[in-house]
Amino acid sequence: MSILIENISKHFGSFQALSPLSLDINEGEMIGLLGPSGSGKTTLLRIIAGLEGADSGRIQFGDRDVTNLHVRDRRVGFVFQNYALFRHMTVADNVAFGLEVLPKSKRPDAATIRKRVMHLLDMVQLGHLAQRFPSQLSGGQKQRIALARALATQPEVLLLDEPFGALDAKVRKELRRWLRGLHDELGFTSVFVTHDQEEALELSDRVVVMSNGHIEQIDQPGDLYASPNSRFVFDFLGNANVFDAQFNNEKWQNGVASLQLPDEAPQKAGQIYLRSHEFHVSSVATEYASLPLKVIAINLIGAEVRLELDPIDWHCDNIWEVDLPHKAFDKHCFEKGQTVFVTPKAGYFFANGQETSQPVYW
Ligand SMILES: Nc1ncnc2c1ncn2[C@@H]1O[C@H](COP(=O)(O)OP(=O)(O)OP(=O)(O)O)[C@@H](O)[C@H]1O
Repeated sequence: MSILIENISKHFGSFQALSPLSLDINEGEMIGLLGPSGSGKTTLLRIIAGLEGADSGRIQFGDRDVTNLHVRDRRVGFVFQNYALFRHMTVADNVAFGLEVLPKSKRPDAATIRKRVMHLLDMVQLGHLAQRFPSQLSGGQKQRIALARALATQPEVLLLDEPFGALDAKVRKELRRWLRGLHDELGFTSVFVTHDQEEALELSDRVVVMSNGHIEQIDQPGDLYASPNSRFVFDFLGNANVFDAQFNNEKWQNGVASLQLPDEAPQKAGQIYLRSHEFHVSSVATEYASLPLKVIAINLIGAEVRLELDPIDWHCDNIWEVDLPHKAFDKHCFEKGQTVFVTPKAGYFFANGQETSQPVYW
């Protein structure tokens, strides 16, 4: 089922939670709504669901205008972060709930309901827990039951609000993969809310990045990462180190730090956004870059080593973070307190006063 969102806006009192925004979701697509807290993700999801009314605009499911349709008539499935299972009901009864409360004319008979519930439980690989109560399940199991319950009425649209937010990292990852598999197998259209960029990039066909009640960018994960169209998106998607550059003597400079302009780079002042893994680090400056920094922390994070670096005699609002493979780190044996020089490999240049960027390579 495709979803068309046209000029939807929403105020809470005098506060504008959503500026008029539009979004066209294809049938069978999985869309991630990504943004910081308060950016309007949940409000948009609730408006799509019919749990919240919009001030203006129109929503269409396929060729059905659902703008003024009650939530129960929109035929959507929901999954919330906190499971929302009924504590006094068994797992099987929880999954059956949506079918049991259908009007008599639409309700399948008891045997069909039982069969469908068992099928759903098998699909979420929890058939053996049908007679348990929610309190006897782990967080991950509860969330799979919540998904089975949402799918019981065979919705064509599934809406998920931070579905894995309360789970630990490993279970989160497993459930993500499993949700994506289910989505592809059953072919419904999904919209999910997350503030976790890794989750959005891994799960979504397209990511909608939101800030302050409007859409910053809509793109496939790879394109979003490769071509962020604003400082906000760049920052939100990947630990940006920002070099605030004056253009002096054919170089980009800030205090004692300087960077050679790569070919075709604009000869202007601006900000260069650099991702944490796109650097060489050494104990001496190179012919392209002289960016002295002091190592203030060394953190092992899985496959990489993260250096936290403080600029020496040049200005930056934030500490820089540079990620190195263990091999590169071991070669140099950097130590806390040491001065190092970083040389960027690639970055994005935003000229002062401009919101569009240009990639630069050294
Ligand atoms: N019922 C409400 N009454 C008043 N203000 C509200 C209401 N619901 C949401 N808001 C405000 O609207 C803005 C957007 O909220 P929303 O929950 O959509 O953000 P979000 O991006 O989902 O944030 P989070 O990631 O923290 O859940 C916030 O500033 C919030 O305080």
